[in-house]
Parts: sequence; structure tokens; C-alpha cells
Amino acid sequence: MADSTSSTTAYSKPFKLLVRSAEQVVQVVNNGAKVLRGNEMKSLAVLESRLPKDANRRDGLSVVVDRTGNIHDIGYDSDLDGKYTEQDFDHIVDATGQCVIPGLIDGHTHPVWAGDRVNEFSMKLAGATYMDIHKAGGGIYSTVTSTHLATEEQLYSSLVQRLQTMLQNGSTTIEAKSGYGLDLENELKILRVLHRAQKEGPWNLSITYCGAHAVPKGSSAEVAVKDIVEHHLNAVMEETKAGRLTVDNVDVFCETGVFTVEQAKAILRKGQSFGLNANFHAEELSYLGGAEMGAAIGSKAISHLEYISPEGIAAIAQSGTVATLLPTTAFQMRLPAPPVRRMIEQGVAVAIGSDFNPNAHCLSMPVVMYLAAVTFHMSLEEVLAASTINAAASLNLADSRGSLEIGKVADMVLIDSPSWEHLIYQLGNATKLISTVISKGFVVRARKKE
Ligand SMILES: N=CN[C@@H](CCC(=O)O)C(=O)O
Ligand SMILES: [Zn+2]
Repeated sequence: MADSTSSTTAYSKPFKLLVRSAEQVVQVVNNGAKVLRGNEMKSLAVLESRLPKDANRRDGLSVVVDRTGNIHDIGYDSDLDGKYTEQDFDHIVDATGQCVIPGLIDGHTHPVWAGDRVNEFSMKLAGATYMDIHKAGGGIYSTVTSTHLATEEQLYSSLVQRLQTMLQNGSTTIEAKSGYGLDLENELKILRVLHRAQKEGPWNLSITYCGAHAVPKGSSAEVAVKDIVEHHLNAVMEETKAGRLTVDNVDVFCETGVFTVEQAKAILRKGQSFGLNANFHAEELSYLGGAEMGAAIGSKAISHLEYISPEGIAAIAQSGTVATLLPTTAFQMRLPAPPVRRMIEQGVAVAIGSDFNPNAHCLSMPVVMYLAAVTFHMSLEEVLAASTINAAASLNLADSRGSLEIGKVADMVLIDSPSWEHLIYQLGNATKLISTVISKGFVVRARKKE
């Protein structure tokens, strides 16, 4: 097939897209595995272009995407040339010299809020702790106040800008929490904004109800838990049943001075009774035993875990609960790194996320991946597994996402470099390196060649 890019009448061709002649196709897994646990994260399935005997040009790799946006075929150009013609595709992307990786999956974000907390960043640099600020009524409370004042339209417009930036940085699936409403009316407002973004945007969101993000001012943890368990969660689920919301996960900030392990358990269990995945914050600033509880109730994932105990590690290794680690937060709050090496040695599946929120303002998974490698002592292979298949597993999405395998959704990132590791190695250069982002088989970012 000669080099060309064609785009003709929709639905007239048998296939949506051909990405061809790539240097590498990083499948991550190629055997249907739905998660990589512990040492399995060390080796990834990578297809390399080849130089056939007596040939003067490399035989690159191609990915064929069907009409539904799923991967239909993966193989060498020379093999696929006999099976397809240029006319079979709506669109052809020439990936010569580039690497194809799965769309990145950001396992933990708080993307719907108004205002900012740049003043608190200064305070923290001067020595204030996160909890000092929270107890003084700042932190989450300050964002709750500004988010209450914002209209749905304002929240939607800032959310879309944030998601666009995430997409430009390679994230095609993003876990997205509510949690700056706290009261039912404002939590529903935030969830509606997320639902609209999911319906209207090119990204894939995994939406999380996080009404237990802080104890509402003037209330107590006991009253807040009772409200959520007896009233708010029911109301949220009624709205989802009516098709006005989508909610996939339930979250709680289980932390000293916020919600106890027992309180978190009550909320998570109630969410699970509605079919939501338990995926919550624990052991971030102190050890409480949230990991042990989360494992015991079959949580899909637990985030942060800087202060996880050896028993907690054993429990999540045993239960298969994914540890979603958040390097930007640990880095900017100067927290100790979670015991990642020990987790991996003991067979835990590790995912990572940006934790984008007004306390840790980072929209770029490649930056998060760099921090995971350098500050959490993860290898480049472990970092990519944590941002693809394991992040998919943390959101119960590994059947359809997180690897480049036939039948999975064609979410792909093309990196203009001879090997995929450059995406992590070249700190701060991701939007230059990423030439193309493909979501559900549609090209949603196509950088012009300079
Ligand atoms: N720790 C709780 N939630 C967020 C921070 C939210 C905020 O400070 O606004 C986190 O994951 O880091
Ligand atoms: Zn968080």
C-alpha cells in the first residue's frame, strides 16, 4: 500500500482506520490477561518492526480498526498488505518511525470544581500541612464553597478544557470523581456535569460518586454517613436508573479526622449493593487499616496508600484489589513514597493516576509516569502497565481497554520516537512527542508535522 491519507464518506468502507508502518506496537498484554500482578508488571508484550532479509526498508506494524471502533487486526505491513487495500479504510494514519501504545488510563482524578488554591500552595511551601489547612476550613472546604457558587455551565466548560488537556497528553480513559458538592444538590450538579461530558466528549470517563470527600461544615461524620447511606446514594442511583446520570464507582476519603474505617465501610457497602465498584482513598496521611477493610469487602481499588501496613499489603495482594498510587500528590506534599517495591514483590497489581485536583494540579499522565519511575522506584515497564491494563482493572474496564488486542476498543497514542520509553524519559515533552491520539477509533489529536 502506498503512503496516503484518505478520508471519504462515512460508513462506505468496511474499516474505520488503519494505523500503519509503526516502529513498535506496545500491546502491553497479548494473552487476554485482565491485570498484571506484582512481577508480571515487569515484562510487556511489545511488537517490533523488522528488517527482512535482502530488504532495504523495515517491515512496520499496522493496526486495523473496525467500524465499531474496535481493534480488528494487528500485524506486519507485509502480512496485512495481502488482506486489505487502501480503499477499505475511511482513514489511514502513517506511523512510520513512531510507536503505538494503548491510550493512557488516568486512574484517579477530581476534575469538577471552581476557583483555585494557589494561595494554599504557597502556604504549604512555607510549611503548612494539608491537614492544618483542612482543619482551618481551607482545602476541600474552600473548593466546596467556590463549586457551590458555580453554575453547571461554568463547571462543564472548565471540565471540558481539563479533559481536552488530558487527552492531548494521551489519556483516553479518565476516572472522574464528584466530591466538591458534599450536599446532595451540589453532588448531583457535579455528577450531571460528568454525565454530560461522558455523552458529548471523545474521552471515556469512569464516573465516581465521592459525596464522602469531607464532613460537611456544621455537620458530623456520623450524620454525614447516615445521610449518604440512607438518602444520598439512593437519590444518586434513582437518577442513574432514569438515565440522567452515569455512576460506576463509589469513593470515600477514609482518613484520620475525616471518615473512619467503619464509616467508610458503611458507605462503600451501600454503594456495592447498587453494583458500584468500591474505589476509595485510604492510608494517605496516616495508617487506619483502610486497606485491610477495603480488601475484605472486595474493593476494586484503593488509592494513595502511603501509610499502608504490611498486613494491608498482604490483604490487597490476596484480594486482588488494585493499589492506585498517586505520585504527584506524594511529591508535592512531600509524603513518604508508598512501599511500592514491597507491594510489587508481594504480588499487588499497581495502577497510577494523576489525582488532578486543586491541591495537586497536574493534567498530564506522562508527568505522573515520570514521577512514578523516579520517586516511587518503578521501572518503565511497571509504569506503563500501571497506566494501562492495571488502571483499566482498577475501574473494572479491562475487558475492553488497557491493552492493544483484537476485540478491544481502539484507544491508541502514537509517539514520535524510536521507542515508547521516550514518553516517560522526556520529562515535560509529551505534547510534542505525542503526534496522534485515537479514541474509539477516531483520531482526536493529530499534530501537524513541524
Ligand atoms: N485526599 C483527598 N482527596 C484529594 C485531595 C482533594 C483536595 O484537596 O481538594 C486527593 O486525593 O489528594
Ligand atoms: Zn483523590
